[in-house]
Amino acid sequence: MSKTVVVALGGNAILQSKQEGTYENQLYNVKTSSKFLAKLIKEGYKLVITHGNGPQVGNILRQNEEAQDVVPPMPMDVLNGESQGFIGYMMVQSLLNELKQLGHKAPVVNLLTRVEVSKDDEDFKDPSKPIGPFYSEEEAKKLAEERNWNMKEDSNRGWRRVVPSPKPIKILEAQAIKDLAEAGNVVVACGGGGIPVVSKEDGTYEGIEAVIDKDRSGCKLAEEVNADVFMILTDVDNVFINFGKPDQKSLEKLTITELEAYVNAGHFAKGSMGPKVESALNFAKQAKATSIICSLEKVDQALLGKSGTIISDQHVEDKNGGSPGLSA
Ligand SMILES: Nc1ncnc2c1ncn2[C@@H]1O[C@H](COP(=O)(O)OP(=O)(O)O)[C@@H](O)[C@H]1O
Ligand SMILES: NC(=O)OP(=O)(O)O
Repeated sequence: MSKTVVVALGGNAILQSKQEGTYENQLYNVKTSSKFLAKLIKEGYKLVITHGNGPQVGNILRQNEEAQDVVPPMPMDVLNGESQGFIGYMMVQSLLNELKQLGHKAPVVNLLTRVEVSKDDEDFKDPSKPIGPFYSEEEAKKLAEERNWNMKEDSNRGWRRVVPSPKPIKILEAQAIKDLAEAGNVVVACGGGGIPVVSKEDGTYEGIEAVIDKDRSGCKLAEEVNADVFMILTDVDNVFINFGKPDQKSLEKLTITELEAYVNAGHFAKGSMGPKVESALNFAKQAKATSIICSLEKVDQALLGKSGTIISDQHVEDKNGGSPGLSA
């Protein structure tokens, strides 16, 4: 039976901080990502893909704010939906084109996905999700004062606007995603962590202004589709301890217990590596399977156990036979 892999692709991989956020630049990056992912599909992996939207949803929010005198601005839940549409469109088209180049046929679909969160989530009081571009400290302080934005430093890369990022509780379109994947579709879902919605007393739902972390939703997605591997693809080859310090050290293969000890020692930043490590740990624990955090370029090497940070519980005989290396 072919292996199911859930892949979470970073929003920063689609819109890189050193580039201008033009359509052409983003499409080029999506095409590059698609080359790596299409190769996995051709090798026989069943892929369910989610993607980030931090840089993009920040830009859409800014567009709405700048144009508010001429076009009524939309709330952030709607903007998340917009980003799922535009990034999903680029991904579906690029993946299908890439598969065609490889002479391989597979249907690829993008599903607009809502994710339930709690209106009482702590992050509404102390927002942690960086969105939009990076600014210098000086610019950030000016923007905070002039526009009343909440600004925070992001992993020594500069300052960014932050918005609430409540934890995902439930993927409302989970059944449709499972059905589509089981029917042989490559599914793109939960983009940007999903459109945040809260349930009301009468059992209906309404949107709420926030941006969910896509690694946390990706973990839920991996559990829902019974994935064999949950892969978080970002722009670093490995997770590091003492990140950014002279004694930083990359983590390669480790157990849940070993990684938990590093979490408790405070090695991973909120808003960047923190949610990735938390999500990778949660999946490895819940599913007794393998989680991998690695760079997009090394995705195939990581599946062979030769790159990335690979988390599994060696003390439990998991469904991969305890081995992180997974052939299709
Ligand atoms: N402990 C760490 N190990 C590795 N990278 C880290 C660590 N802490 C923070 N980072 C930063 O996290 C970044 C990845 O997070 P982020 O940009 O949010 O990812 P993405 O957009 O790919 O989901 C890396 O580029 C790196 O700068
Ligand atoms: N929504 C989200 O987690 O986006 P990034 O991956 O771009 O941070």
